[in-house]
Amino acid sequence: MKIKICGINRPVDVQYINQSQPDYVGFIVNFPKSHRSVDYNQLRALAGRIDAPIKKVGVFVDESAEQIAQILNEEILDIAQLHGKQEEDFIKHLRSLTNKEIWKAFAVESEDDLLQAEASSADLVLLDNKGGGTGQAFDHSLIKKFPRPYLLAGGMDEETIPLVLDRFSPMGIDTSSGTETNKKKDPKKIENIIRMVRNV
Ligand SMILES: O=C(O)c1ccccc1N[C@@H]1O[C@H](COP(=O)(O)O)[C@@H](O)[C@H]1O
Repeated sequence: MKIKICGINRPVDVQYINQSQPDYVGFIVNFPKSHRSVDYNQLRALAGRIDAPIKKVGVFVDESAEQIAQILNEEILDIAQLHGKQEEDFIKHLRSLTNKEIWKAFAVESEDDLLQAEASSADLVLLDNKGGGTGQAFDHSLIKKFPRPYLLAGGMDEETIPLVLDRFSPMGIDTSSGTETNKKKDPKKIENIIRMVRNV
């Protein structure tokens, strides 16, 4: 079971991540509507200090494929997580520009959203609530049987993680709000959630 801690944006968060060693760390790149957004200079400075085994994921909402490919090909990030309205054509175009992994987040509001996720050409899909980074879960009863590996996101915290892992077998958990207190990363919550997921 993998764990991704998303939305770090301060040097002290890098310390928390290197101490706790999740599988993935996420950066909200160039999306100022989010309180977690980092610009490209901050991204380079923070990502450059993450320990090597931890995979660095850039979360992109409305960035161009060229800009995403450039930062991936500079080896600043290992993976692009597309978290906006990017369609299949966008994924294909981005794939023509980089060899790095491409993930796609799907806002799950209906069974049709799950069918789209199932058919996606992305290397990995995330099932999330609408919006992303809201701390709210979607209706998990929609999941039923989902026939490919996925990360479960949206409102994953110390209370909800044991409940969902009792019902579902995602490849991993992706969490942002659940690791924060007053909108700042909280090292105790990060440690607890990583321990919880690894004990499954
Ligand atoms: O975190 C954000 O601010 C964000 C903004 C825009 C798109 C995606 C964003 N975050 C992603 O959403 C998941 C779930 O977040 P949460 O745990 O419900 O707060 C997060 O892990 C990011 O991948």
